[in-house]
Amino acid sequence: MIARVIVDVPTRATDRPFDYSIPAEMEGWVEIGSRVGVPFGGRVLQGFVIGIAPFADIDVKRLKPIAELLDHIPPLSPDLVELAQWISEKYCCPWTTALQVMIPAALKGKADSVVTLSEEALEDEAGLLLEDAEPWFQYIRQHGEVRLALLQERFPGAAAGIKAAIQRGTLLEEVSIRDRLKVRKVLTVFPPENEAAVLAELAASSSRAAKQQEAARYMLENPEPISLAALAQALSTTTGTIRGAAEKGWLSIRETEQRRDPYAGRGFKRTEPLPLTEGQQAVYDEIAETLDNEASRVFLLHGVTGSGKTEVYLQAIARCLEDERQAIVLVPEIALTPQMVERFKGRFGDAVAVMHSRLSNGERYDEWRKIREGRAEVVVGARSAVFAPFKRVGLIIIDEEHESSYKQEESPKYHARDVAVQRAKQHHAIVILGSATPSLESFAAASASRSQQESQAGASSSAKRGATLLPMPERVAGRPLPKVHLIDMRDELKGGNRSMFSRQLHEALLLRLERGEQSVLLLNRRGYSTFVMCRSCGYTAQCPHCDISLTYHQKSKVLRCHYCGHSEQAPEKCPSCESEHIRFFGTGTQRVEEELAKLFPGIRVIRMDVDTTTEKGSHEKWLTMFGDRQADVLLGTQMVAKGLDFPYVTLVGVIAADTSLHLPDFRAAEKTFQLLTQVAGRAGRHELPGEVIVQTYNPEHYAITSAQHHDYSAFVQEELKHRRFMAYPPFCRLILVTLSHEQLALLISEGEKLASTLRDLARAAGIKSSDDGDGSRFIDILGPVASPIPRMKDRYRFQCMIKYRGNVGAADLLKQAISLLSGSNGQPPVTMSVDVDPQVIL
Ligand SMILES: Nc1ncnc2c1ncn2[C@@H]1O[C@H](COP(=O)(O)OP(=O)(O)OP(=O)(O)O)[C@@H](O)[C@H]1O
Ligand SMILES: [Zn+2]
Ligand SMILES: [Zn+2]
Repeated sequence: MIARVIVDVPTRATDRPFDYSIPAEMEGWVEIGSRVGVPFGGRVLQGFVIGIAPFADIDVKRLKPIAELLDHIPPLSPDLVELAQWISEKYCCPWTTALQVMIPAALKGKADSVVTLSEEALEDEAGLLLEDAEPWFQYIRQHGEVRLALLQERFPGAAAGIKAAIQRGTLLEEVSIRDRLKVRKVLTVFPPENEAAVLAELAASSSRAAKQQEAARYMLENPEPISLAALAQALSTTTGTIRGAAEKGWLSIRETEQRRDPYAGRGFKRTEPLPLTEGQQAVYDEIAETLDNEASRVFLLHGVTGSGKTEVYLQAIARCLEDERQAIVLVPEIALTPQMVERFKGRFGDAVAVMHSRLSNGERYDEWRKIREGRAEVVVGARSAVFAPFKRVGLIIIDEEHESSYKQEESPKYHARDVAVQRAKQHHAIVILGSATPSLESFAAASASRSQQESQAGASSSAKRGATLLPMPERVAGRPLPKVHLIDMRDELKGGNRSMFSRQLHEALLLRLERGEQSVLLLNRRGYSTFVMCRSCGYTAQCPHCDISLTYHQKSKVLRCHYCGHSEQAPEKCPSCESEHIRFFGTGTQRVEEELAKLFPGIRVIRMDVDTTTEKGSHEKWLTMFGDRQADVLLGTQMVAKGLDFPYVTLVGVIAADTSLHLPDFRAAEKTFQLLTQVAGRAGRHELPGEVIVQTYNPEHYAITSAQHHDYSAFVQEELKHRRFMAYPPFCRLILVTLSHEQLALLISEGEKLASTLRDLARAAGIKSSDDGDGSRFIDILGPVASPIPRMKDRYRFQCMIKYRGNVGAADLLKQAISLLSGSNGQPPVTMSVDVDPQVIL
């Protein structure tokens, strides 16, 4: 047998499987998903086995054997290997990069596994187990704990049997990873094996060694194993004393693996399913029915803020678990607060694994193993949890599906939403995309599938491709959405108020202080200081060709468009009203905090922004403090806008709604609408009614007025018009190619070559080069133009944008073009980085 191996060299030239022979002693151990060390170009490199085949593609004599097996139980399953291939094709990244992102960082070195008998096997004295006839099993019985590497050596041909025993749970696998990270071992005290003998001995022994006797008695009375350190502390003695007792045989001390549980010792109050509201019930029923049918389907759960989406998730998960299938819950990194975790741990207890970036490598590794070994059935995590190594996925939930943090910004630049849909297909699982403000892409997909359903009744196969819309338009218990007031800051300026607080917001804050209620203040800091705006009339500089804001370059005093490269001199006076109050815009949270202290002496403010939340656990600390009403105001950037559910928050203030509106990004209006709607949704979620004050220079902009009226569909209608007119997603798709090099001249000429090669290839394939607005397929190559960040780490950067619609094979064309530009080493002369469906264009 031979193994097809993807070696861990992330270049285009090596991005294909290489064949290796499987040495006899590894036969049966090497599987799809195994990590191996293989000779490659004179070195031994790490790689993943992605296929096993009877024959090699190359001459058998040239075939080299696998040098090393890095873990005995493969870290990846065949379905994940397949998913990695899909990612590498869809996102134009090397296969190895996609494979590597699926395993925890801790698992990079060689793993050493030890197996022991499970409790059940230990108790089986009659020898009734399936495995009892096996010599290797007897060997483990004799030795208690055996390294898998040793079993492999001693019992050739036993691989399948041993793996099956691990699967069944007769054997327990414990892994330690050499070099990188040690599984934490602790010395644990156990009661003596022969209790009666020890009791007799203790009774006969003199009063000498009283402390040792006390330890022995303690273990006889409390036979639960306890760590050596903890026992010493409990008995106020030294570990030496207890070791002494062990030497006498009065108790025993063994090394055991300690699993890191970041939430250990924190009692999560158990919650019971709530009786669902009518709206929740309708949605739940449809989900439950599809779950029972084991059909793969995508639902878009469009529920307003406070409509009780989480309860629907929880009950859908419960249904999924009943069927012995597992559930993955993705939440934005920023929302992975204890509040969120608590809701899931509260309902499902220890069956919940948690994965987010603030865990240490060791903690993350332990959570991953908890999933792989079937000790967890639900994972709540940030985007990479979509790769959780569950065996039977039944349900994948993506909460706040519109969040851009589901897109990974470094390679592999995957979008967790699209990966989730693909993974669900593999498992016949369902996907629930939940949001109060769905992304236009998801909403358009759901509407398209609905109109398809309506127009061709019975054509279920085409309907399945889109998403099914599940609306929840009302808050639970008939609570109203908060009233939103818009304050025109131009009027404030005219009225002589130069402060960052309007008179209305000032008064509203004062009222909350008097009443002892709480306020959330949002400073929209995206796009801080990058665009030019007139403070008198609200004018902003736009690109004449692209319908997006121009970016201000302070050094050169030039305004530039990042899509088409258009540039112009920054104006001194407002071109619209001639005012001189034209300037680039932005305020920092620190300044707001100072201002608050000045205006409201004694006010207690918690500031949450990148500066105050870098420390581990700081997020949590601030939110707990706020929840305990130790502060009057929670002031922050985007991170205060999401997912929070505090009963005493009755006021939400938005200091400047516009900063994100004029970013040079076609999603600027969408992002602004989402942010305002989300933050407004923090107010009045419980008994006390809420109020929202939004300060803006653009009170008539549809993103702001729609948010004011909680009117998602008004926003979508208007926004879709713009997107259609400018041919932006969801009416087309984008691929962004960023080229970089130290030499500017080379970069420009390669950029032009790339663009012209792409155009030639498209023409040869007979694809139209421009959109004629009829919805037919086209591919348009924009650029090259300088990137928004034109130089980074002494490298110049240029970019090409590929706009396309329909099945044009854009990723393939791009791959072809890049390989045509590549030299004999398989690489193009300048670095090319590809971002498919880019979220951040800045
Ligand atoms: N069936 C129910 N009966 C009573 N209370 C409920 C019910 N369902 C949810 N709630 C409560 O309603 C509040 C809002 O629910 P939840 O936080 O799930 O809303 P959401 O839709 O996720 O909102 P957001 O999008 O703003 O996060 C919570 O306090 C929740 O406990
Ligand atoms: Zn003006
Ligand atoms: Zn432009």
